Amino acid sequence: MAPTTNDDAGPPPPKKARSENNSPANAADSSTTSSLEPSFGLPFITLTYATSLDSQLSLAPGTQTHLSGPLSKSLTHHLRTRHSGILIGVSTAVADDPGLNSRLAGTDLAKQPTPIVLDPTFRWNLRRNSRVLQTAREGKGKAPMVVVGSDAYKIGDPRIQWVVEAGGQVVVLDLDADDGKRWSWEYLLRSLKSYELDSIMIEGGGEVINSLLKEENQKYVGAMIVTVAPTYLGKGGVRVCPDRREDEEGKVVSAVSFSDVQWLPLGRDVVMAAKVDW
Ligand SMILES: NC(=O)c1ccc[n+]([C@@H]2O[C@H](COP(=O)([O-])OP(=O)(O)OC[C@H]3O[C@@H](n4cnc5c(N)ncnc54)[C@H](OP(=O)(O)O)[C@@H]3O)[C@@H](O)[C@H]2O)c1
Ligand SMILES: Nc1nc(=O)c(N)c(NC[C@H](O)[C@H](O)[C@H](O)COP(=O)(O)O)[nH]1
Repeated sequence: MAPTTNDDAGPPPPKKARSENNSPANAADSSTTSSLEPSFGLPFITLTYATSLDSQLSLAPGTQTHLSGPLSKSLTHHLRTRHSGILIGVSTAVADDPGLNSRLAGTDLAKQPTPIVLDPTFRWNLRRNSRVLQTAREGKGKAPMVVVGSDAYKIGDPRIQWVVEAGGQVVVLDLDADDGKRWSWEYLLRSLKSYELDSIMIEGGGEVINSLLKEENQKYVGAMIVTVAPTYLGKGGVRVCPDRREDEEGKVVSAVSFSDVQWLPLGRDVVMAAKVDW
């Protein structure tokens, strides 16, 4: 049976046993009202995505693949109400035209996350009726924050007007002096914290996830929540596969290790919640 599509996020996911404040279970546990605590003055980061058994996010770059079943999707939409921001890379925005809101029934606008799109060259083919703008205009979600490099911000660009009209903003951040193409996660997260985004759910895509799973960036990830769908997408998809890691003696070791690991079967899928042991 092919992966399902279902736009309504359905009923809230089942409640879980209470656990300590910033544990992964807390990220998914609706009974706690406390927000996910920023640390080191940076937003609390939940890295979350849906994967196939061959660790792929979609069948092909530039295309959207619905992997999550209804129950795990409702967990994702619940998680969206638990974070002040939701972040994706521009390739996901282009491929998926996402709404980036929680479509759990009865979700107040105050509980909606602010969509954040990393778009250093402002190449997002944003249109006035892109879903994220439409959703904001209908009051069903917050308007996006598009993060661009200083060279990409052109006065008179109609996309800036559409974002601002919908209540969003285009934020200019200087790109890393060295490669002029990427922001470091330290700089990005510190900048986003200055916009009072205390907890951010990072949903992907592949480049964003693989860069956060680099040895030097794992410290920024507070919790990981991964939905595993019972399917192999086959070669050629967008893969999550972090860089190889060696210990001090040069011996190859696991690229990413976890603690506080919990598995939750949800319909045909299983969801892993865990802390990264960096
Ligand atoms: N299954 C899931 O849960 C899931 C979740 C999300 C996405 N997806 C799928 O994943 C695919 C997209 O993944 P992808 O790897 O192609 O792209 P991506 O990670 O969504 O976006 C990558 C782009 O974002 C910008 N970017 C990322 N990190 C940056 C940084 N630190 N500083 C500056 N810019 C940064 C760069 O834009 P420039 O190229 O302009 O420099 C980069 O090329 C789509 O098929 C989507 O459907 C699946
Ligand atoms: N949990 C999850 N299961 C999936 O099967 C899938 N393809 C995504 N993908 C995440 C990505 O960030 C998408 O862009 C948004 O899921 C689309 O966002 P909307 O639902 O339109 O709000 N996420």
